[in-house]
Amino acid sequence: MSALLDIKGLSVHAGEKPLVTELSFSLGRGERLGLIGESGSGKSLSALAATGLLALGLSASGSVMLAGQQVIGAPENTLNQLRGKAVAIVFQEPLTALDPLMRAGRQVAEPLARRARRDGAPLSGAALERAVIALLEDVALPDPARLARAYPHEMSGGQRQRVAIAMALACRPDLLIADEPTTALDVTTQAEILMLIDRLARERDMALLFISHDLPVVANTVERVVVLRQGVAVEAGPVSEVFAQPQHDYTKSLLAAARSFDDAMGARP
Ligand SMILES: Nc1ncnc2c1ncn2[C@@H]1O[C@H](COP(=O)(O)OP(=O)(O)OP(=O)(O)O)[C@@H](O)[C@H]1O
Repeated sequence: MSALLDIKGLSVHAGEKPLVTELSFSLGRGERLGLIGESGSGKSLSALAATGLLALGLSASGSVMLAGQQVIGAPENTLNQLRGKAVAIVFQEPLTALDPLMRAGRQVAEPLARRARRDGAPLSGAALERAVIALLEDVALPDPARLARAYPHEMSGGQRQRVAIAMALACRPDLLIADEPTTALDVTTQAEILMLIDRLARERDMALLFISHDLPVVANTVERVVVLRQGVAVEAGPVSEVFAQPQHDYTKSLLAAARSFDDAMGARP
């Protein structure tokens, strides 16, 4: 069976400067892959290139097949179709995804209605409202009927991230890309959001591309990892093997740094 996301020889440049070099990996339906590496290693750019969202001034080459469509060089309407259906992204900072001037419920209603139209079963009025509340319940937002009427600034960071996740789910994507989805949150909320993403991906059989510099988080969330360093994949494999027996010095140093942080925090004997 063909992969849901199949990246071959992806390179990203800013002018002459290489930012991602010859990256290749693939992800099947329902699979979970972690992209790890320190800040600036090219994780976000790889995800943006995979969805055709690179900023102006950046260019991508190679091949990115997403749900059987070539992303690189694809016209905007093809990319919009893919983004509304095959893939959705949750970013580190939920305010990136949310409109500050729109109530949460309406922000979720828009992608829900769009997806329903595409599926030939349009939703509106009370039925759309019920679907919004059901989705907000699904992301475990407390008191969804009240928060549906709230503006982003009236919610906590964790609540905003739940709304952003609900918006992503509204498209019913085959692939969810989570780009450091918990980095901006406090530790307790981080754990809740991780469990939420984990549960939703399983329940909906979504593939997950999970981007993080936090190795313990990745270890608990995905099956395979790709380790990026300065835009180059230096190591890849099942998470248990890569973490237990890292082959590359860079992976070893990332793991050592995570362990010494744990030690400093008293998390280990
Ligand atoms: N629009 C841009 N123009 C030029 N360089 C860029 C642009 N966007 C990102 N970069 C550079 O590309 C490199 C990779 O950035 P990227 O955001 O992918 O890193 P990352 O691994 O996701 O890091 P972080 O965890 O900090 O988000 C960085 O050196 C960054 O400065």
